[in-house]
Amino acid sequence: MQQLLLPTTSYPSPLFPLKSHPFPRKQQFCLRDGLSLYAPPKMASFSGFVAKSQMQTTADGGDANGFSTLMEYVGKGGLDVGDELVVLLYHIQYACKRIAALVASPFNSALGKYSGLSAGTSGSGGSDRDKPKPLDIVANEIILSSLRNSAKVSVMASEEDDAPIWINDDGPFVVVLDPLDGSRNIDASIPTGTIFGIYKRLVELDHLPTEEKASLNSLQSGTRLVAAGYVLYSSATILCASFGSGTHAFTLDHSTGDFILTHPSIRIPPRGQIYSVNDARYFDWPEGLRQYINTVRQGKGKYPKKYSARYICSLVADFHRTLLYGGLAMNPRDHLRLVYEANPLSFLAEQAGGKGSDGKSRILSIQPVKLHQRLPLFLGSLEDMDELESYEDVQQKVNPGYEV
Ligand SMILES: O=P(O)(O)OC[C@H]1O[C@](O)(COP(=O)(O)O)[C@@H](O)[C@@H]1O
Repeated sequence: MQQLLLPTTSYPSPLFPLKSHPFPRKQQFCLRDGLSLYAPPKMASFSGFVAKSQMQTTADGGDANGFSTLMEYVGKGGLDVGDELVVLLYHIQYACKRIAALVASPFNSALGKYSGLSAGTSGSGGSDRDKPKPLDIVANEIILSSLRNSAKVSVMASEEDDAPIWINDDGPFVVVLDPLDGSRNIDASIPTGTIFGIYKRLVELDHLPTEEKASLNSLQSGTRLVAAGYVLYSSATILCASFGSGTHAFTLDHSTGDFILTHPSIRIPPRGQIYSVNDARYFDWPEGLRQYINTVRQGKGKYPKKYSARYICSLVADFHRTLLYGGLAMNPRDHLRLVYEANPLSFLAEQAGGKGSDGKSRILSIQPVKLHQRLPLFLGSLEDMDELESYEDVQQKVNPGYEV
């Protein structure tokens, strides 16, 4: 039987030698085709509850307490997303647990100083503000090494790299990602996140030169996403994902290292009472957006409630709240990236009954033409999004490149 070992990569910085696995070593479990991974140890994860691996499985993959781990949920007893995707997810969630430990590390403020890592050039060729920080670079390396170890990825396109990286000719998947969104917030311990999208490799492009096929595979339309997700690094570490049948969130149980299903089949309420936007930009907004915000904050919109403002300025955190509470999360200027941010989050929004738009068109239907393409992004509750779009003029054209 072929056996997959746990990823063995270590942080590129000598500050973070990975002497031992940060989470308990896992027991082995088998996938349908004889591949194997390491399954969670059969132990109570917290008082009063046990993960599904300890439980009698019911026909629908549930258990008496309703708890299951991410790996169980996507495996053949649950959603059954396919063995190859299960293996890839295993490696992605492992990388994200390492990033969760990294962002919480007492040493990360010294990372640039002692590791030789300095802020690099922006993959998107943008302003100083967009240049990757040492933590962005380390997070990118952690994910790249996990994707390599998975042997399931042909190409990785990251917001932090100028060009996509070809990994493995036979890898069935293409992964697009923003390894650490909101990293400017880390010094103040404000939540950050990883965003990822997974496509199938376009086998019809296999004959092309590497650079060309890497780029074309990464520029697939969002309608072709096989799966997408984010990991929120906050008071809890949450992995939220969709495989095309609903949006589901899993919370990291630090005692076992497992992501436990805590929010199955999330539905964004059709209306929320929260709008999330950087409204210091009010005077650069177009008339339609100003009118919309002025209307809902006074409770004069179609939903006769006075809306509240919430803006963390960390996309994953603002989106996660919107997914759970409803309302809108937006960035009306050309700032967020179609490939790495807008497409994966729109996929999750739609799978939860919400909407992702650039203010005029459905995000998932926009064909990317450039890897680092930026656009206005509006995400949220169906009825709130429809009302916002009815104001038509909501895309901010003035984009001076703000310093903070
Ligand atoms: O300055 P703005 O327009 O409020 O943008 C804030 C947004 O930019 C981000 O920080 C992403 O930008 P970066 O990819 O440059 O880090 C999001 O997390 C946040 O939602």
